[in-house]
Amino acid sequence: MTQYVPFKGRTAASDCLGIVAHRDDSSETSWSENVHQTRQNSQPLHLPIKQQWTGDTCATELKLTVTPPTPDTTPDSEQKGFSTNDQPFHKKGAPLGSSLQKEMYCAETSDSPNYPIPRLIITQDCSPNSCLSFTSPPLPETTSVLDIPLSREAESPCSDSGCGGSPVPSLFLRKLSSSSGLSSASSFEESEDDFGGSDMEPNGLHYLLCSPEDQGVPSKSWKKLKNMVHWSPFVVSFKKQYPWIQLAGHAGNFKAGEYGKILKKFCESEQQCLVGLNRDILRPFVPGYYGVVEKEGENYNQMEDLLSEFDSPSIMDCKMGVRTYLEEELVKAREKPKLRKDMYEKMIAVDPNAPTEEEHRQKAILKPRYMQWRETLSSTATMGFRIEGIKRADGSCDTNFKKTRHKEQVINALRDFVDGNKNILRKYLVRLKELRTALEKSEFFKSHEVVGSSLLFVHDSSEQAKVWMIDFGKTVRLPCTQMLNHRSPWVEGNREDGYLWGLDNLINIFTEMVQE
Ligand SMILES: O=P(O)(O)O[C@H]1[C@H](O)[C@@H](OP(=O)(O)O)[C@H](OP(=O)(O)O)[C@@H](OP(=O)(O)O)[C@H]1O
Ligand SMILES: Nc1ncnc2c1ncn2[C@@H]1O[C@H](COP(=O)(O)OP(=O)(O)O)[C@@H](O)[C@H]1O
Repeated sequence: MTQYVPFKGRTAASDCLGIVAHRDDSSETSWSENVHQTRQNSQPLHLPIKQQWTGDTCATELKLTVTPPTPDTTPDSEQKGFSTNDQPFHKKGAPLGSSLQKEMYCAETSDSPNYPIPRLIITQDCSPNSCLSFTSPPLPETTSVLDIPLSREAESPCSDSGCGGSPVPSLFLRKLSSSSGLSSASSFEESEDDFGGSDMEPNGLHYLLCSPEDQGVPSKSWKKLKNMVHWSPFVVSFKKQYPWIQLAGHAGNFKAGEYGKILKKFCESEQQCLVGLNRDILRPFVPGYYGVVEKEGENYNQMEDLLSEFDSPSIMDCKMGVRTYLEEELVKAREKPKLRKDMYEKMIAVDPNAPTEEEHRQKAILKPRYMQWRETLSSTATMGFRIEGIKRADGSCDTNFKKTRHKEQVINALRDFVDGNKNILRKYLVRLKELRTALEKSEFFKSHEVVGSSLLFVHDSSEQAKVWMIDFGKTVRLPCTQMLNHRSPWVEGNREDGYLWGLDNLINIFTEMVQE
């Protein structure tokens, strides 16, 4: 079967409601001012997430009134909640040079409820440990195989979902990690002919495996075939017999590339990041980038498959940072709020009591609200990272970490991931410290807001263990004058992402585990 899962495709029923913002107390205090005041006057804010959305705790917070759209007079683009000014929000996978299309998933309510705009959550209750100094990895040559000009303009995140969201015919096909989304869609659709697509865990967890192993072919077989790629003229016909696993992220986003390479739906800002990172001191810690490839009329960024040097690898995806949405997304959500039914569904699948009364009534929520809820439910808000998914060597896979928040829970998950192997833990620790040293020196890192990016941990039975940075779809270049330290607490406007703070915490946890 060769079929795309439409990526952020629009449903016919997604016509939008016009939404007008007003203050519920006529105060002149803006949302961000309010947050800054809160920050100045007190310690980091740790309000229960639900409380922050009910409006009970903040007299000056903004409210939205949802009103029906003016029929037929609004230009289509506006009805869809975007204009040409929405440039920063690129659709993931949009063909090169295509006009932007902003899609959303809007609530179809016709009444006019008040809808609270999110107050910002400020968390970060412990300070990072001091950094250990390690020898930095060998500096890459600044030359690159690539010849793609780097824009000096602010980069555009690939997510269009900050405000518009991402409707799909099936809500459950999009996100591999969706707790309710047991997707059988392979993200390597094209390759299904070669090695089938997906698997589903009996415990409700799911993953995608694109290898003969997953169809009952013993692992030795693919290993043999893999070797043949190097040594035999027959290899070409077998090159797709290559195991590849997408542990998290959006379904339909990846395809098999050439041997040792994968294709990810084209996103211009991600491309710029990959190019920039491949010229930076961070080069050893990111996938190699091999330019844009066109397949069946779609453009893809071709990058190194980080699994290629491993045998039956164990894999873990850890999303870094204290914040998983861009500041731009908040601005958008304020200016053109879009109610997301899919996110409401995902929320109640995890906790039916999480939505406010208003949200239950609307059966929809705003994206920042959902993202903040996910952050506080997991260890993102309290530790600056969260586990998204783990695939073990035996093929079992777990993406059920939405409520993994406390240190002990994280440690248990990590212990299970490395199967108690301290050699592997030690290697990960060394690599994480090397990464931190490189990050602290990196020109790229200090000049970018890095949101939604993950660390991909990979090891195998030979005790080879490595970590790479992946997913730069929401990594945004800062204005020339601005720099981040990635450890300061975030307040809206400072664009801090807590990436290094999260890495510090991760390193501390690995250190503790090694010393156990
Ligand atoms: O993990 P769950 O709870 O399913 O929530 C997902 C993740 O946060 C995605 O981030 P990532 O891609 O880093 O995994 C995010 O994509 P964005 O990166 O586009 O923000 C999705 O937003 P939408 O794409 O708007 O649904 C959101 O629904
Ligand atoms: N270069 C890579 N090599 C191997 N696996 C990768 C690579 N990039 C991504 N993956 C796999 O795909 C998953 C999703 O990747 P990501 O870039 O986060 O996608 P999305 O932008 O859809 O969130 C990761 O968790 C990992 O399992």
